[in-house]
Amino acid sequence: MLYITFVAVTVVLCPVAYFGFCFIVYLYDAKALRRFQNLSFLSGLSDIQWVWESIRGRRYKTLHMAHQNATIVRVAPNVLSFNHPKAATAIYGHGTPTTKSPFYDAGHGHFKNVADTRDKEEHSRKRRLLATGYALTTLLRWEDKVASRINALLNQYDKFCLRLDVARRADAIPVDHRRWMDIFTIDAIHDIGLSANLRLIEKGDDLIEVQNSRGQSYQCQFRKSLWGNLRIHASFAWAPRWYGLLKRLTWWDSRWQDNVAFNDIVATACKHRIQRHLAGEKLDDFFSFLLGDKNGVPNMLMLGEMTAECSVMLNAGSETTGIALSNLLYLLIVNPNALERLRREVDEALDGIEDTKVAPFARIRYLPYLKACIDEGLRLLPPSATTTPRYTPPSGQDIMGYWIPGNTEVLCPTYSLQRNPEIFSNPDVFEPERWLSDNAKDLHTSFLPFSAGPRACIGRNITYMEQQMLIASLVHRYTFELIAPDFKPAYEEAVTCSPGPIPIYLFRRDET
Ligand code: HEM
Repeated sequence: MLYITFVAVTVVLCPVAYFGFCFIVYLYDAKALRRFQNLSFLSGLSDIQWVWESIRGRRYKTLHMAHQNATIVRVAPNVLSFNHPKAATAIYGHGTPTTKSPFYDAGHGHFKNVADTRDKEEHSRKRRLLATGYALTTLLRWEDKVASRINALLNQYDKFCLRLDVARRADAIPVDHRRWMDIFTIDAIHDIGLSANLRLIEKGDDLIEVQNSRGQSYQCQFRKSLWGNLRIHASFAWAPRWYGLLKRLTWWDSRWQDNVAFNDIVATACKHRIQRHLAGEKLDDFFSFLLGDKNGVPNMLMLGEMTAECSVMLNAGSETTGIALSNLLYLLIVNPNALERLRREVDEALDGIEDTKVAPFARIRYLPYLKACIDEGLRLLPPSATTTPRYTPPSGQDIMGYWIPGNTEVLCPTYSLQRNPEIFSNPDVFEPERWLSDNAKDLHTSFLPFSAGPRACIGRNITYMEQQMLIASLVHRYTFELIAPDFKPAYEEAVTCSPGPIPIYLFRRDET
């Protein structure tokens, strides 16, 4: 009885004591953050609301609604969100005094990768090391790798094609474009990054053989492992101090198993690549730049650091582009005028080539409307909708004329900024033409799909090449239909904001 009473009192008293303490801190308001609008009544008191929005996977939506009434929103006791281009420059721009926030510390082992490290010097060292590998001139050497994966994808898509003149629908099989875009990018980044030919596209599946830390082999699905890992991680990383405890309390959640599986995928891929190197194979891929510089001088990185860099490459290099490619084709299908204009531009560029199945990069690289469509897709549905938090320097920082004290977490929500009506006319409409207009240059200050400044995406050349080549090849070869005219993908946010299945019907243009 005594034991039950003790447990009951503790269960009641702990939350009361916690919120009582939070309320005192809120009233004391040492950082003067009470002047900003709250996301909800809880936001000034505790991280709970923000973590809850992350668990629900709709952080960007809730925040977007809050920003309809306020430019600055306090989303948690120590977190401010700014929906303004001036804030974007102050928070992310070159010369910013901000650093990455403790969000990036959550759940890490000994080695951090270029994306997660918060230390400016360590980041500069890593960025210098990786710069040549990610440079466009290097990437051009790997065009064949991308082309080979596009060719394999088109072979698969051909099998799904329907004939316009045949009665259909009841037994017609749609293609889940979303799933195939992930499989395409997973295959492509393994080849670009590690010279690994997984041939997942040919198999039509993302099942991979991996080894656990005890050397036992097992099979796991890349997409499920990565997504489960990202989903559970992003839910709790907004409360980094509580991350370890929350992980222990949710030990039963199978997504922690996905986290282990994704780490095994990366470690296995990295180990295979090193074995091939030790066997004397000369491979031309991103990993070769981790092993040594362009003159062949070894970098002498530890295995842990190389594995960490492979982890971000396989993660950021597949998920983000898979999302962008899925979103863009969906947006083109529901905007037939834009699709027609794009198709005319691509057809013209490919005119006169013998084999037009895979669009050669040199032919489509500078097509203005193709680039405008890609940018408009990234504006309207940015793969990274909110997750780029920064920390103000200990001495504090001026953001948009407000003095923000030191060690405050600050961010610009990409989704809201890129739909800010003061900057983008018809913000919710897909209008690639805006990127070809006279004021396009001004719009770029509020275009942050890759973030900005020293911590901006290092992989943007890769994603543009993949998107340009694949979208050009798709619109040139096929016409498309959604399974229902009013179909809309469902979105769920982890670190990225990912659409669910996008089932479409395909038709070969040369057969219609
Ligand atoms: C549409 C595609 C992509 C989008 C929207 C995107 C977006 C972003 C964003 C927003 C950041 C900043 C993250 C932060 O501040 O925490 C970032 C960083 C990064 N991205 Fe991407 N990315 C894309 C494709 C890629 C690809 C293809 C790769 C590599 C193969 C890649 C590798 C990286 C790396 C390594 C960083 C960390 C850079 C640093 O901190 O110096 N990304 N990306």
